[in-house]
Amino acid sequence: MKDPVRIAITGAAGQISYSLAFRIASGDMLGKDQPVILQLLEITPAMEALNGVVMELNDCAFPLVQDIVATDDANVAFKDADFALLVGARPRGPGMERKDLLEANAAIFSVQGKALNDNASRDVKVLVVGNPANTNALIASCNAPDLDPKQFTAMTRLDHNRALTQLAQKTGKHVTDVESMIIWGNHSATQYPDIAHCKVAGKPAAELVERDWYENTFIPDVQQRGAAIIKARGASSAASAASSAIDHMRDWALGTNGQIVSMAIPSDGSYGVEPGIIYSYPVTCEGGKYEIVQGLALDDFSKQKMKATEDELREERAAVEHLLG
Ligand SMILES: NC(=O)C1=CN([C@@H]2O[C@H](COP(=O)(O)OP(=O)(O)OC[C@H]3O[C@@H](n4cnc5c(N)ncnc54)[C@H](O)[C@@H]3O)[C@@H](O)[C@H]2O)C=CC1
Ligand SMILES: O=C([O-])CC(=O)C(=O)O
Repeated sequence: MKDPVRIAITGAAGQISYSLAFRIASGDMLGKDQPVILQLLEITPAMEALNGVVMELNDCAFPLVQDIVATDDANVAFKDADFALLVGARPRGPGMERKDLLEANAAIFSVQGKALNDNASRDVKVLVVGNPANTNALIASCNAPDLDPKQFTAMTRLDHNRALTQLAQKTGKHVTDVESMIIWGNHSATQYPDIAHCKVAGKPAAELVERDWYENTFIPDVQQRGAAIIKARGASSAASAASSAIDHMRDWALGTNGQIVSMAIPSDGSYGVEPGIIYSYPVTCEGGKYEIVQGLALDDFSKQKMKATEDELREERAAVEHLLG
């Protein structure tokens, strides 16, 4: 039997966590042989609702769950955490862009960055889901000077997975036939879903679909999928966001076997992107580490799209300069 790992989830009484916590508890993230201790954080007014979630987790009698901690104190929630999924933040409503949440949510991530710095395992892997996810991850990282910035990531895996399905459906193939999808940049309407390096059942994707569909349907549909879900459901994506968070953490921890996935990570200047901002790149993962895929050829269309989303991230960073520690 492996030693249990500690997994902190914030916003644990919210809608994403209502799927996320149960799937992690059942072994979907780290495997059916990995015991877990769940450390659940909520704000004080939501503690009663969180208690209900804990009751339900207990009622599932999950074999892998060794303990459940429910708290409104970030220092307790992050104590010795090996993984931290920062979900707790206000979601957007109809007509809002994710960066409209910057002011409402940014303060949460400076406090939680400090609490991670002071309490988490020195090897903690942090995934920020709460929007605007990239800049929130930057705020958390800047407030955690004793942790390596590379330990702070943000989620663009949902965009990546959305893009896989759109392309698979268009080409009449299955998602597992699609390789080397890339989401560049911000988890926002400026993100650049890039199929230039993508293959579908071994054939270059760009040769299988019309350029007009790619530029005028695929890209905007992936960029706007979150808004489409809000319009349809009256609430933002929850189960799909939880599923992608699990994909992100599982791949980071257990590896991708050479497959390319998209993760928003601190830029090291690769592809000319401003160092330090949390930018989504194509990566492969092995041995608990991710590495940016280097040497991809970029045409002018790609360069221009990558620059637009980088510019937005620089603007978001400037807007929260006072929270960057
Ligand atoms: N990166 C991505 O791909 C996606 C990100 N999101 C974002 O995830 C976030 C959460 O979404 P939902 O679960 O639908 O929202 P929700 O409103 O259902 O749940 C959020 C929970 O966070 C809690 N919370 C607020 N401040 C907190 C704090 N300081 N510490 C701990 N908990 C706190 C709230 O009490 C609430 O229970 C939103 O910002 C949403 O926009 C949603 C979908 C995809
Ligand atoms: O769109 C939103 O606000 C929620 C989200 O990030 C997504 O579904 O991609």
